[in-house]
Amino acid sequence: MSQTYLSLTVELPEEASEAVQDLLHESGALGLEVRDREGPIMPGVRAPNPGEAIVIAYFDERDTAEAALDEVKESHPDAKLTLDEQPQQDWSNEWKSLIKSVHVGRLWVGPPWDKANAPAGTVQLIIEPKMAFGTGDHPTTALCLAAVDAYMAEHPGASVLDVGTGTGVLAIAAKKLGAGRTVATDNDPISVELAQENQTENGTPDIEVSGKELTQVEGTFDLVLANILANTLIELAPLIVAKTKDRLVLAGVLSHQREDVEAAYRNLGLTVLPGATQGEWVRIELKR
Ligand SMILES: C[S@@+](CC[C@H](N)C(=O)[O-])C[C@H]1O[C@@H](n2cnc3c(N)ncnc32)[C@H](O)[C@@H]1O
Repeated sequence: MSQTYLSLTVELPEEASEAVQDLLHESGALGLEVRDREGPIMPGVRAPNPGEAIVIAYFDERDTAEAALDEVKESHPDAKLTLDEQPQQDWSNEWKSLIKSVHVGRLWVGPPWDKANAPAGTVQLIIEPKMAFGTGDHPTTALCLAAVDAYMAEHPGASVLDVGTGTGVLAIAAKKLGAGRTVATDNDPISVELAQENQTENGTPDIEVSGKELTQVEGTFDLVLANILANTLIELAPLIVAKTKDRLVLAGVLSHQREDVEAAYRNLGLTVLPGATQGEWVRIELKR
């Protein structure tokens, strides 16, 4: 990839905009950005003057950009033209800086490229952000990770069911903290595939990861985790309660939804324990 790219900005009367766009396409522009009254202007960018349009053409070769500039100058002598050279952004890597690793209790969860920053002595999970939810940095995941850490500290060897496993992060965390039988399910096939990849990457191959419905999962579990949305938690309440032997941790619930979710599980005989909150998200903990 070239280290720089060129942008040719053309300011001109709106009625000449289309002809200039055609010309720039033909002269080798890799892409065009058009700012006129037809489309909304993105916040933070300069808008055209009334009756004018701004057409920005992008090039990766200076010669091509300069030839295009000459052509526009010749055919539209009144247009205002600016040629700039900009450093190329590596967008394929830029997003990586947005992914945050998290440190919750004994657990550290982060992407592969941040592994060197994992604090010594932590139980480390490497989760590469792909098409499944659960890299650790969402408040709902972090709330659940804290509950997994606390429960596993008191109940080594506990069996764990993770409903809506996404990347598998909660099941993998539980397993790494000493869980016994661990089952993870998700109704999204891509998540199931990625959770399976992640369990291998993290050295926890014996988690039973599948797309099974809860009615197909055998047995009951000391700890059941379900970080799904409130309406799904209410819908699945009878099935989730049937799988819970001791403790149930629910997340994906906003503060104003807490009462409805708690009521659905209380009505099925569970006792509500103190939960936790992070921003607008709550974690609900229940006991059989
Ligand atoms: C918010 S993500 C949680 C991922 C991960 N457990 C975490 O805590 O970060 C919710 C997951 O639940 C899955 N899901 C949604 N509805 C479901 C259902 N009815 N049964 C099973 N999984 C479901 C979604 O596909 C998604 O992967």
